Amino acid sequence: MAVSDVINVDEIRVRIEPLLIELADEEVDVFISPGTPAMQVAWYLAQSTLGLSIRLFQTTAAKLSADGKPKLKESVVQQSTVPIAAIIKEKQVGRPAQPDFLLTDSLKSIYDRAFKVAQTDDVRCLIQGASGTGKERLARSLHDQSVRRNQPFIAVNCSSLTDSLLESRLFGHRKGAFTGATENAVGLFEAAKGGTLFLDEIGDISPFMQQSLLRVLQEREISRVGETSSRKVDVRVIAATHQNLRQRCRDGLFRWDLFYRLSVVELTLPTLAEQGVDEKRALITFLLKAKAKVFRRKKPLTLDKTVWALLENYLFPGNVRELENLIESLYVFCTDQVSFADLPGWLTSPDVNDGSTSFLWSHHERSLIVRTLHYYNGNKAKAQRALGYGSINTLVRKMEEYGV
Ligand SMILES: Nc1ncnc2c1ncn2[C@@H]1O[C@H](COP(=O)(O)OP(=O)(O)OP(=O)(O)O)[C@@H](O)[C@H]1O
Repeated sequence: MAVSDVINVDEIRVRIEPLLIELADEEVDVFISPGTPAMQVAWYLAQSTLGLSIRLFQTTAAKLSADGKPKLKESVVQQSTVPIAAIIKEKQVGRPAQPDFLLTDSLKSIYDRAFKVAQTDDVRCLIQGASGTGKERLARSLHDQSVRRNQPFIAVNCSSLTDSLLESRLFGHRKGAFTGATENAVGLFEAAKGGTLFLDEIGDISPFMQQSLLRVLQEREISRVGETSSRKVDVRVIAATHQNLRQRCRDGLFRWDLFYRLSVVELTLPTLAEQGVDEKRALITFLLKAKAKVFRRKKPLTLDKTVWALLENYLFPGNVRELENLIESLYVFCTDQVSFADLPGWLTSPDVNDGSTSFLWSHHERSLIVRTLHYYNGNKAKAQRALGYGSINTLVRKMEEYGV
């Protein structure tokens, strides 16, 4: 294990933790006396945050022991053993406040696991979950809690691009590599240097792209399209999918070797329906408050009993995004109290909740996009924020998809 700076606690920790995670199922004894104080602090921090079965041992100098011989003693980790500066940093850095986000009970354990993964730099993680369950959100939180937090976080939706576009988008290209390549272009792997690249909808990439990606993950280097030489890249890759990727591997549609490269840890987000009524209620209350701020209202909107009942029973196939969009649209059209008559037809008409909702959801999403763009006079950046999409690209992609 090599570190470039022996007093950099963060760096030492990033090196230590993958080793410990690999040994997670075993009891590990660590002898911490040698090394710098920073090295010792890093072990303490790793021990206290990873929650693994690690015992730390130190030696007592011969001159300090009664019989004049050096002694080995177990070092019990208490916060008081760790220098206060390190603890303060740990707290600030470890869990940044996410004021517009509600950690429901079902999400807590997933975010806790993501936090542990974030403390390592080498462990790749695959996020699974239906559309709108918060995959990008989780990936961003993982990035924000990692040592890469001050470097870029770049998200790309792999399903929205053809092979050749995705290839040049990810790896860049050389001028003249293909018709239209009028300049050299840096790809996202290079743009995300030192940071995180979030590959959404990874399950949709073609066998050709699977092969290219596998090579990049193995070699940690890319070649721009049209170049023969390769360049080293230092990027953490987080992949996500709404599909059952194991099943796709079994069906021969996705390479097992790439699957294993991407999914050292799997994090699966629950649908809104799986989160249960109490959590759904908490989320609705939370979003009503959060959006009151966005729409500069003094008080959050209140919902009639009938509206509550309907929202609690509706399945929300578009998950949190659909709920969030619905609440946004209520703010656009209501001033204080929301009654049944204020709800959109797709929600109140009796045949909506019959399971064949994906068409209806897309229909609804399209109309929300149109209305939101209209509300913000065509300003895409504002509409994107109001609609809750992670990036303008998502809005543009959906506009194309729905022919807006
Ligand atoms: N627990 C939560 N509290 C508040 N907002 C949430 C929560 N979970 C998700 N959201 C919001 O829901 C929206 C959708 O989340 P996100 O884009 O991360 O989902 P996704 O699974 O990546 O969606 P897609 O599969 O469609 O790309 C975002 O605006 C996000 O902030």
